[in-house]
Amino acid sequence: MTLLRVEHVEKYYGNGGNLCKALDDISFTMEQGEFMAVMGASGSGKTTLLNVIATIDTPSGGDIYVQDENVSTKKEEALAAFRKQQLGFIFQDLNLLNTLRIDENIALPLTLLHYDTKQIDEKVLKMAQRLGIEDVLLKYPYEVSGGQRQRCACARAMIHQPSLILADEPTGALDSHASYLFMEQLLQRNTEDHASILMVTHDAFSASYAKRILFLKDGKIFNELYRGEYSRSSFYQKILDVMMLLGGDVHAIR
Ligand SMILES: Nc1ncnc2c1ncn2[C@@H]1O[C@H](COP(=O)(O)OP(=O)(O)OP(=O)(O)O)[C@@H](O)[C@H]1O
Repeated sequence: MTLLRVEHVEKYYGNGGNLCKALDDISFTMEQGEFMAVMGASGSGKTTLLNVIATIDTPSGGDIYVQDENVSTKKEEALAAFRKQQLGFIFQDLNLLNTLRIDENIALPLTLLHYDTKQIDEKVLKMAQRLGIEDVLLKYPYEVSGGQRQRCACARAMIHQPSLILADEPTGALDSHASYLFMEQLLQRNTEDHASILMVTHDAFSASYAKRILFLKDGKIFNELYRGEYSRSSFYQKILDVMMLLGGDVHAIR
């Protein structure tokens, strides 16, 4: 079943001689349960694409459908409800609230959706156990490791079982071991819970966990790579090959 349809999406910044086409006629679809990555050099439009899908930013043209609903035409109130119910977010800087404990941070989407306290406690504990952070639930974000914070952000993005999880450079601030652990967790959520994930990354290692990769160049889709029957390490090599073709950013590969 198709979860996401992006149709001829454009995003311009500025005007006249200063016009920047951040997204230039982007179209693709994503199936329910897919794990997709978006790659491309700095400035190629990755975050802009994620932001227009997240309805944080509005496209200059084109349409975006999530489960056959056109989110590009929704009014602000409907958009807020859509974001709350249907989307989960993981950002590089995580956006954890330092004034809330880890359990309260994870519970936020459920609190916003008015779940009762007992349900929230049960769901938070279950999710924390699956991600191996049950021992730090009563600590504050600044009292736990970077990897534990990342897993907290992952738990918060998934706790309300959103239709689509959007991740922007989720391993950007992690060392290679923590990145590995985090990507294994994300993959498990995809394979075991059938979470649909769209992840922006510079990192070929993280991208090799996806089943399909869109490469952007100057706001357009430059290439698309499917993992198919490849092992993760062969897929990783393929990704490096496309990155070489794209030019730039190769230094960013671990
Ligand atoms: N608010 C804005 N105002 C003007 N131009 C913008 C704005 N946001 C992004 N851009 C421009 O749009 C283009 C795409 O930016 P975007 O942040 O989507 O790239 P990116 O691929 O995510 O880059 P990076 O990997 O460096 O985060 C860039 O040329 C950028 O300078």
